[in-house]
Amino acid sequence: MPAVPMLRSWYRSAVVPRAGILRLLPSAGPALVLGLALLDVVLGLLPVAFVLATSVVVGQVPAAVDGGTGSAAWGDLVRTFVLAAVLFLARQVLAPLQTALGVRMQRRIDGDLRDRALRIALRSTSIAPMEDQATLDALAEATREIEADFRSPGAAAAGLLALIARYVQLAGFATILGVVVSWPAAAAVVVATMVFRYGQRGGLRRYSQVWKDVVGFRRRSTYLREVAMGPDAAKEMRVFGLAGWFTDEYTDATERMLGPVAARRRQIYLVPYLVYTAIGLGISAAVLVSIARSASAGDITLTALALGIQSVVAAIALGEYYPESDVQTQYGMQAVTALAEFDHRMAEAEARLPGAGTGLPVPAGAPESSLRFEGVSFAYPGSSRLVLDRLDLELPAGLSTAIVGVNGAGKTTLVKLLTRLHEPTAGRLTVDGTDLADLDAASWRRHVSVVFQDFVRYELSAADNIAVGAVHAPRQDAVLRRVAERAAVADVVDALPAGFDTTLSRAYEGGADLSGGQWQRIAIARSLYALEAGARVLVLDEPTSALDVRAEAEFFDRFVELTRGVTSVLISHRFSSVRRADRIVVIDAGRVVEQGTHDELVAADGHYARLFRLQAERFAAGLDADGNEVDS
Ligand SMILES: Nc1ncnc2c1ncn2[C@@H]1O[C@H](COP(=O)(O)OP(=O)(O)OP(=O)(O)O)[C@@H](O)[C@H]1O
Repeated sequence: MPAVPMLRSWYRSAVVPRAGILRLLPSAGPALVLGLALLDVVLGLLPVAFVLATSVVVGQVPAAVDGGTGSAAWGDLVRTFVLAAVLFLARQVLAPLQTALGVRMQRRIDGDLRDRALRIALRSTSIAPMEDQATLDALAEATREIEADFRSPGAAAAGLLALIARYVQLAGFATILGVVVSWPAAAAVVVATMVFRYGQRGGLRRYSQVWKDVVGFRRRSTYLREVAMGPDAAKEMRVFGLAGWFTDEYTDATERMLGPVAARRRQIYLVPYLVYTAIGLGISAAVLVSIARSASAGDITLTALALGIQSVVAAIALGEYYPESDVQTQYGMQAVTALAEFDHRMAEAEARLPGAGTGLPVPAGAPESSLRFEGVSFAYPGSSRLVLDRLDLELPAGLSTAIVGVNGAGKTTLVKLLTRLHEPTAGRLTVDGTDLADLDAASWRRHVSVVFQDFVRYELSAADNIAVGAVHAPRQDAVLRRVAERAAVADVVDALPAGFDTTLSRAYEGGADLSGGQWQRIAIARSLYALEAGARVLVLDEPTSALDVRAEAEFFDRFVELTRGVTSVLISHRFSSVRRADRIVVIDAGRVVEQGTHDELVAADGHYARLFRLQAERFAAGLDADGNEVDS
């Protein structure tokens, strides 16, 4: 590689990330940083002082032997020996302190970074950035290392400071060599040490890249292991007899990951290691030979000889791998770079969102007249296929509108736009005539209460699972009970070991799990709780898919009654379930194809009437809308 690009690449991969680590230091607090840096200076000086003291001991031995015990020379020897012992002990005592302060620094810095990663992840009003694989990869890489106790950015910061101790030592030994042997010899030893170091760190840097190249197999291997051993797939693993198949796939993915890593490891470490070792050993041997020559010619004292030999050996040893710093800094730097990349991608994705940055407050009573989709088109990020195609739709205020359509028609996508998790590619949504993009996203979301198809089953108490519908409102137990009763789940909750305080997960002591249908009722109670706290729009996206057709129809009937006066949207692909809604809208291939009341649509004898009849016939034949058998 030519010199300039090589320098640029080295600057990007070695200097910029180190600067990133250094910028983390202030979050550890100035006292800790200063204290640890000073301690590292002392820890660097102690081995140098020890070598000095032991060399003086060697030089004092002949005179002490001549003088015998009790002589002044003997006294000098003992004093220097004691000093050397004290220096040795001081290092033994201070090294654990360095580790302890490093751990404290790591905790503070990593805590700060965890908060930062969370803030960045939750910053966007849209979920679009979180659906981009490269953004998710950057987040995964950053958080993996931040959570890794041993090679996190915090550990890297402590590791970078620990280099002070190493380089103070190197400077000390070089100075000794310069004074007692010669400055060219000192320079040669420093060069040999740095060549060793370059080989070490360069190898580690390249090796850490190898893991990036096999990230696909690593992800698959981790996924297969977690699915095979986790509780979510435990039933299917056994019923479908998947254990053998999963084991084979896991072994295959793991081998495809580790195979190239092992091969590249040999390539990266072996040849350069031999070359750098040969250079280092050649230089240090030359310096040692020159010291030995000077000694045999009588040009240097015994102390100087001992100093020279010890300094060369100790300095060259500093070219090796540093366990307190090297791996930590390498992976910590990667995490910091990945976090910066994640931040950058999120910022870019946000900048692409139309309407981001404006934030009119939502009027308390909105919508007074209607919510409208006006010529809305939408394609998911990274795709050019229009899921919604110039869709016009009016949701009248205070009425229930059912949206029906076959699988994949675009119903859930409508909800994502209504809740501003995505922004339209073209067209706009309006609330009483105001562009939704001009309204503050957070306050709009407090206005809308949604039960998603894939609502979250929080491993929290039953009460918390309902109250997450409106965490901004003060908790009212009476309201919790009321909404649970309306959602027909109060009896189920009362029968749990600790009633509303029971954790809804078997993973906790005293916890309990619910059936799919019971969970859906909890989610519906959650949305009713949000209505009680002031939400004006209610969206239920297939809230009853775990119920049978009859129970679903009953639910919708009751729900339409319970939410009279609320602007509500009920989504289903079961045409027979939503007949009581004030209005029914049929969408197909991203467009509204029919709308009206149930009676109007049946009379029109179009799409709705056809599918309604088809599903009714299936139901009569003992099949549900999806063709599954139902209890009659
Ligand atoms: N995150 C996504 N990225 C890319 N395409 C998506 C994404 N989510 C949905 N789609 C696509 O958009 C289309 C509409 O999906 P949507 O979930 O809105 O349908 P739906 O009417 O709610 O279907 P269902 O009744 O099965 O829930 C589908 O073709 C789907 O593959």
